[in-house]
Amino acid sequence: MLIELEDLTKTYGAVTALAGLTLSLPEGAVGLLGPNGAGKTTMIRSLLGLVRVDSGRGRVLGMDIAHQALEIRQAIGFVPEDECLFPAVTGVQFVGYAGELVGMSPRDAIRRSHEVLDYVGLGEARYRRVESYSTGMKQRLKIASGIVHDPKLLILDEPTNGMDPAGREEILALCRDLSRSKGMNLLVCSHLLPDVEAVCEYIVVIGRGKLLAEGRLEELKKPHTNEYELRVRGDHDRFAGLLAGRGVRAEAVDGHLRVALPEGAGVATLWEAAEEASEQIRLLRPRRSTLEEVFMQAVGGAS
Ligand SMILES: Nc1ncnc2c1ncn2[C@@H]1O[C@H](COP(=O)(O)OP(=O)(O)OP(=O)(O)O)[C@@H](O)[C@H]1O
Repeated sequence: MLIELEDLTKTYGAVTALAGLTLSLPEGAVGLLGPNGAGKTTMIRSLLGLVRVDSGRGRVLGMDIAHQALEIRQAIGFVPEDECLFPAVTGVQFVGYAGELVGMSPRDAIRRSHEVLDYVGLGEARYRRVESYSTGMKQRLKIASGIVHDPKLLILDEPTNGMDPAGREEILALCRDLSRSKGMNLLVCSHLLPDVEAVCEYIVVIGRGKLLAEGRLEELKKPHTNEYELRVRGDHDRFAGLLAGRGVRAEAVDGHLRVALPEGAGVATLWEAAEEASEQIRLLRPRRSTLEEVFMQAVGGAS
């Protein structure tokens, strides 16, 4: 198991940030979701040994969060949301310092700094001062710092915040490569559900300091009875009109039609409508919940 938490509780005065959080996350790329104030940051900080929990137990990569905080920090990389860069150093120095902070010798840290800067695509900017980097470059620099010691687990807090679409796609591609090609475990905390979906195969949703839902993304996205996704060769609006005549609700969503058959009807209704309209069905599959629906259902169930 990547992370196991049992009845973890943390209060800040009158505020309960973690309220008996129990979960068990497998290795791989895990998305950590939850509304504002759910306790995500507190959970991450307790994994890193940066906050002392009031009660409960936790293990990260088999190590005890109460007694092995230092070992855990050496085995984990952390990419925080805030900028956390100090000026007047070059990229290669910055990543080198990060390596020394987790116990690497200065010589090894600099050697690895060059390697990881090449890997994240900052090879040419390595001797530039970090304050001159763009937002996307700063984000890649933070990732380079987080992986300088080749951690078994990389925790990323809102990794695409404030980025333009191209920069965001680059960061997501980097995360996917770390997970799929390098075999690094990831815990990705993000409010952007499409980003989580682009990287993670396992999801955990927390709210008010408690577990609300967890599971493999494909299993959480359940098929809806009698609802399908459909694409035709011709005009979707025209076909939706035809379906409406047969009592089938259809709405255009992301380049396809989302259809809901009336009680008792089968997919034959769709094929008949297509034949009548001399239309070709190019795609027909059961509709599954989106991650947004999974999230809203989990969060809604808590209130
Ligand atoms: N140092 C602190 N002192 C007092 N209250 C805190 C502190 N840190 C967090 N809290 C409170 O604990 C609760 C959980 O906060 P936390 O930051 O862990 O949630 P989060 O899920 O990360 O939220 P967000 O998505 O808004 O970052 C919130 O009510 C927050 O106000």
